[in-house]
Amino acid sequence: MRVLVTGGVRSGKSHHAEHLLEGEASVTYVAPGPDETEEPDPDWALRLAAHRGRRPAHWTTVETADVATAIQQSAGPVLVDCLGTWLTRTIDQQGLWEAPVDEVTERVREEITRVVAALERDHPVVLVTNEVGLGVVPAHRSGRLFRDLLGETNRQVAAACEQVHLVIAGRVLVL
Ligand SMILES: Nc1nc2c(ncn2[C@@H]2O[C@H](COP(=O)(O)OP(=O)(O)OP(=O)(O)O)[C@@H](O)[C@H]2O)c(=O)[nH]1
Repeated sequence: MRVLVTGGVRSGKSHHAEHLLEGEASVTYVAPGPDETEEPDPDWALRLAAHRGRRPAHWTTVETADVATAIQQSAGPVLVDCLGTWLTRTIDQQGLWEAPVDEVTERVREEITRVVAALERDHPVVLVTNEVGLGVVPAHRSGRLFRDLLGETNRQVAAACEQVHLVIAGRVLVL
């Protein structure tokens, strides 16, 4: 079973995603975002601490932007939280924020293809993402690029999943 969980900030999407894997004997939690040494911001450290504190002790955390490889190398169920940070780090690591849009789009599409291919497996995968395209057009190029590419990421990953759940204000809508 593959499930994509989407929603806004603090919508409860991470809680919901974790709940979906409750009861699984071993879960690999893939965190594509920076840890507190890479992102020395007290607010980020608090967020990470809250997440780590509520994860079952028997879950294994893998901190990497290479989500495709992390999924492939995990023997059991996987939770990826989240594709928004994955996208940011993918663009960061390849130094693509200033590259022509066509080039960024092509490189990100290659990475999306790798992630989608990794979803072909026998164990469950739950992926969390963000719904960022419901507001106004961002004023900055980087915001527009992120919004467009995350929309594309979500659509392609959703196409490879059996279920997509939209979380708003803690309520879950199965799409
Ligand atoms: N590097 C790293 N990141 C983590 C770890 N645990 C959680 N995170 C990240 O923390 C972020 C979640 O931050 P939150 O502020 O709770 O997210 P939110 O979107 O505001 O809230 P929800 O809608 O409830 O998910 C995600 O990007 C996770 O990947 C960890 O152990 N290491």
